[in-house]
Amino acid sequence: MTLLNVQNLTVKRGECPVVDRASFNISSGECVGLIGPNGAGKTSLLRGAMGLLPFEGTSTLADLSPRHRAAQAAWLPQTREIAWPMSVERIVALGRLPYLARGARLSPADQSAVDAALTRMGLQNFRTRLATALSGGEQARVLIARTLAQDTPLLMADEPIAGLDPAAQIATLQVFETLAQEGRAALTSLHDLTLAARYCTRLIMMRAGSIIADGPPRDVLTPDSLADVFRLKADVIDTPLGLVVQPWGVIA
Ligand SMILES: Nc1ncnc2c1ncn2[C@@H]1O[C@H](COP(=O)(O)OP(=O)(O)OP(=O)(O)O)[C@@H](O)[C@H]1O
Repeated sequence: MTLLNVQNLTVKRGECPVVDRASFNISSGECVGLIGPNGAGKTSLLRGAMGLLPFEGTSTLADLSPRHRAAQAAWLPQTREIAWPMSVERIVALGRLPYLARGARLSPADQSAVDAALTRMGLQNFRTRLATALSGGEQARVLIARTLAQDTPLLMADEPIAGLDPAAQIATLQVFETLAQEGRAALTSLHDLTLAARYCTRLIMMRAGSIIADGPPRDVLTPDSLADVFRLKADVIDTPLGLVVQPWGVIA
């Protein structure tokens, strides 16, 4: 089932298009990695597709009312700081807001979505801690848990594993992989190309605002594309666990 259809999406910052006529679909069962160098347009594409930036073209999510959109897709922005001095559990429970009548308390179903999200992100022991008193990586995990508590068919995340330790990076992408296996979908920007290859079923590669490749990791991540797009001298090594991208230099 198609969960997101984007056609000819153009996002301008000032006069300049920073996303130029991007088209793609996201279907249930997919974990899609959005890759590209700094400034390629990944954030602009994700925010445009969510309807959070003005755009030309079409996006099925941006057409929805805010409440319907929040029930269809959860959004994790790149900025991770938590400013509100609330408990971790209450921050994660904010993910249930799209389903609550004004002033209503969490139902047992809401509470189990919160509990499941805390468990998925390994935050059970942080439940009562003040979110503002956590480390940067811990706060990032809390905000990922909030998007999981939203329990949507689609999760869109902007660099969700930035600032996480290696184990938390893998655990987070395993959660996304599991969501896809459960019949949901994830679209996430990533800079770690080996993790992208290992946990994504498909990669969309951007350069200078355009989608220049879209397909299985093995087809998208090649020494040529890494040189052309990322200016990287890199080996792409096939291992029993998947592709490993080993950069060894920068093309001047
Ligand atoms: N508020 C803004 N005003 C003007 N230009 C902007 C603004 N935000 C981003 N840009 C420009 O838009 C282009 C795309 O930025 P975007 O943040 O979408 O890239 P990105 O691929 O997500 O980069 P990164 O990997 O560094 O997060 C860049 O050239 C950037 O300089």
